[in-house]
Amino acid sequence: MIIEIDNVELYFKNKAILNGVYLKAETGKITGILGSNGCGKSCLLNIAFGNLRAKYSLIRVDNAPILKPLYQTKLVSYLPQHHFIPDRIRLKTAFKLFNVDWDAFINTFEMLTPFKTFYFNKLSGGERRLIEIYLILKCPRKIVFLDEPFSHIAPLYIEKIKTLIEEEKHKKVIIVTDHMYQHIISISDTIYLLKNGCTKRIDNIKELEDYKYLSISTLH
Ligand SMILES: Nc1ncnc2c1ncn2[C@@H]1O[C@H](COP(=O)(O)OP(=O)(O)OP(=O)(O)O)[C@@H](O)[C@H]1O
Repeated sequence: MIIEIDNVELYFKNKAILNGVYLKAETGKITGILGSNGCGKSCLLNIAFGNLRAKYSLIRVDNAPILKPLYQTKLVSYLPQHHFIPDRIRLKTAFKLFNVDWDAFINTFEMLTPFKTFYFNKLSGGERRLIEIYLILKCPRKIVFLDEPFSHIAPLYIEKIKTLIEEEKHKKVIIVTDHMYQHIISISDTIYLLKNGCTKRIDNIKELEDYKYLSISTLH
């Protein structure tokens, strides 16, 4: 499967946020988006998901234009930056709703075993985030958008999440953005830098310094 996000123009009042975006992502490859604070990464994912309307935008899946919000097609799952599972849902219920296997989860994250019947508001922020990431990644959708999956997560768990993303990419289109650029660089097959409202495909990571996303000599 291939998804293309094309020709996006987004304004808030008269301020242009996005004005020249093209991004292509496909099954088997992880697509990373990098960019500084406020450059429009979350807006772009929201536009692609279908819950933010841009002045113009064109979403194609396997060359066919998607004329309704992508979330209505049941093709996509989306991890927003904020917690999205309500406080008063038990973990086991959430796994059922997302059609995700609890036992497989526990195999990877054994330490969360006791929480099966807990409500979400009994978890720490990081535990809650971890479960949200897992559900979005593992639920049976062909396209996955991940907005900052590594923030607030402990290093060992980040490594586990990276492994899961790399496993899932063989059957899913995965688009991921995060400020932890080393992790994005290490897992991505394709990287786009979002700057001045436009996407630039990065073929050599040194360009991240040339475009002043990173300061000179950050990458050795
Ligand atoms: N509803 C809104 N009304 C007005 N401006 C908005 C709105 N939502 C976002 N913006 C502005 O659009 C710009 C892009 O926001 P966005 O959240 O997409 O940035 P981002 O690249 O995800 O940033 P960060 O990495 O800091 O999360 C920001 O300048 C933000 O202030």
